[in-house]
Amino acid sequence: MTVISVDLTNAPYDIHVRAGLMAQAPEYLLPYARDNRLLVVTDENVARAVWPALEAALSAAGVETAVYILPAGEAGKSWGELEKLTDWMLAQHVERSDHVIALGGGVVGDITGFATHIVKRGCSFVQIPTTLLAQVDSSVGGKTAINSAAGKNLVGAFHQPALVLIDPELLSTLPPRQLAAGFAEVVKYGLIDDPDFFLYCEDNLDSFFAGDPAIRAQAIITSVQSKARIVAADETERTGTRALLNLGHTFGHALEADTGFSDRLFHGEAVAAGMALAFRYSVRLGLCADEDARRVSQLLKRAGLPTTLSDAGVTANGALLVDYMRHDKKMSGGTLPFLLARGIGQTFLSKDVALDDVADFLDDEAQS
Ligand SMILES: NC(=O)c1ccc[n+]([C@@H]2O[C@H](COP(=O)([O-])OP(=O)(O)OC[C@H]3O[C@@H](n4cnc5c(N)ncnc54)[C@H](O)[C@@H]3O)[C@@H](O)[C@H]2O)c1
Ligand SMILES: O=C(O)C(=O)C[C@@H](O)[C@H](O)[C@H](O)COP(=O)(O)O
Ligand SMILES: [Zn+2]
Repeated sequence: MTVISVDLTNAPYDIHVRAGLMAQAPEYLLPYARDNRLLVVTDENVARAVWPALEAALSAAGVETAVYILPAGEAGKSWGELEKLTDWMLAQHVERSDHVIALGGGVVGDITGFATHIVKRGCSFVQIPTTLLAQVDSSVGGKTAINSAAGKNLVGAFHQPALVLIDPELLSTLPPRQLAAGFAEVVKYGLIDDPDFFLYCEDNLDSFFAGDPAIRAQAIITSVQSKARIVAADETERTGTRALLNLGHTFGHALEADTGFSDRLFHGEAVAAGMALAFRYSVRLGLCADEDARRVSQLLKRAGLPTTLSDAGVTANGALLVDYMRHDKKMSGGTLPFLLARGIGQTFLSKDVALDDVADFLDDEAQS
């Protein structure tokens, strides 16, 4: 068992990682059951693939459950779904001291976290992430949100979970395209500040996708350690440290908007293309060696991920993509701080990027 702590002053919490951990889930969850009863939020695929075994284990341990099932996919992170979920929680007479279990990918975690933040002015939640993306990224750090008509994650709150339980074996039922999408956020940690981990990803990509348990566990643990360290340094993204986790996301969120927040382009796929674009843009600005940008694209391509606008199925011109970016939460005083790189493992936040220049770059990308 690996236990990683998120060292926050107000509400520190632990992340437990172990293959097969779900067998022990009742032990971990029992303390959160009020009158031996738990509220669980999941989605329709996880309800089929993961929930039956957990429900049986909880029931054997004498824990009764009430389950709310969201539609699968990004559409689950909407105002309409938030209203239905909060109504359900209220109908279940959730109390402020209760802990709702978020069992699923980033969509389930993000909306459940936000719902628990606002219902009765705040109750708690436990994350049991079931996708690679959620295990290495979204279940940790307390960014919770829904999408709005104007864009990605625009209505939300920082609300930390009380506990995170990660069982890499849950990934056995995850569709391969979703596994690859999650791998983009794994690679991100190498690109931010850990060149050795990037090398690890290059060297072990084939074993990772073949399902090697040791390689998968190591990749998840290293990712979670990075995320926990960065979140603890800047919980609410005030100093610029946490913004590093947004590498590839300013481009990525614009690509997601252009593809309608749909199955046409998953979040992790948009982040992959976004990171490749951020590296090529850094090369264009003379900040980064071309060889590094090539290595980034090569690794992402090996994982089956998109690295260009055309791979991502994006047809919008640069001006429209930049318009989407104007909704970015990093926008400050009319300018958009941008995540750029001086090389692999050398990401930094630049305040010198002109959005008109980004639009020209994207138009050139569309031609190449
Ligand atoms: N809060 C954060 O810090 C943070 C970080 C990264 C991403 N996100 C958000 O997370 C979301 C993406 O998360 P995601 O990639 O997990 O997508 P997701 O939650 O949509 O899950 C992907 C798909 O896999 C299915 N699934 C989940 N677990 C499964 C399993 N074990 N077996 C079979 N199918 C399974 C789901 O039903 C869904 O169809 C985006 O909305 C993104 O904005 C948030
Ligand atoms: O935890 C963070 O901080 C991140 O930026 C992680 C990202 O992978 C994640 O997609 C996040 O939800 C994006 O945040 P946003 O503030 O750009 O909506
Ligand atoms: Zn992300």
